[in-house]
Amino acid sequence: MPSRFADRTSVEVVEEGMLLAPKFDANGLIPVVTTDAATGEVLMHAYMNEAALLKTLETGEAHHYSRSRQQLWHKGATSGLMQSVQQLLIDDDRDCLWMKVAVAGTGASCHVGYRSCFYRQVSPGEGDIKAGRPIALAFTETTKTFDPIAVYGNAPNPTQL
Ligand SMILES: N=c1c2ncn([C@@H]3O[C@H](COP(=O)(O)OP(=O)(O)OP(=O)(O)O)[C@@H](O)[C@H]3O)c2ncn1[C@@H]1O[C@H](COP(=O)(O)O)[C@@H](O)[C@H]1O
Ligand SMILES: [Mg+2]
Ligand SMILES: [Zn+2]
Repeated sequence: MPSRFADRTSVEVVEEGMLLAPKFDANGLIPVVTTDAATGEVLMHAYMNEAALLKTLETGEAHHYSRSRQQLWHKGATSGLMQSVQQLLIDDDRDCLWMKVAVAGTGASCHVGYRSCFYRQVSPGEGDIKAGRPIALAFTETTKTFDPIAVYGNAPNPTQL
């Protein structure tokens, strides 16, 4: 099927052109960084394929392609935590999207229950790096905004090990 998007015919067209010409990777995916449109907080990182990008543009709600579930994923379809797209940006070489959203309900985005998927910071103890010791994490969000078992049930957590 021919792509819905413009061709990438020259560096100038890619960097300065006025038509959407995303660069999907070998698996047909483009990475998407999602931030809260109101606060600027980074909420999550996932991928879209062409169908997910078109569905997002069509509906104004965030859709991704889930690699673990291998299917189109309407964020919030199960949890009610839909993301309403306020602005969608593409980077210079057009291989990454930045989606600014308003999140429904509690305003959370993370299926673990936190507001942002980035709820831990890297916090090595003194001397740990040089000594080759394990590198610690520290929580930046102290409480969950919802109970994932209550929301998603006891289905296996899709986090890939
Ligand atoms: N809801 C989420 C969800 N929200 C945010 N994220 C983050 O989105 C990223 C993409 O998740 P995927 O499982 O699609 O990841 P992937 O592309 O398969 O790649 P891997 O991370 O598995 O390598 C991960 O970094 C997650 O931390 C989520 N990942 C998975 N879900 C699951 O999506 C389903 C539907 O949830 P709702 O959309 O909230 O209704 C439920 O089963 C949830 O557990
Ligand atoms: Mg992941
Ligand atoms: Zn998460």
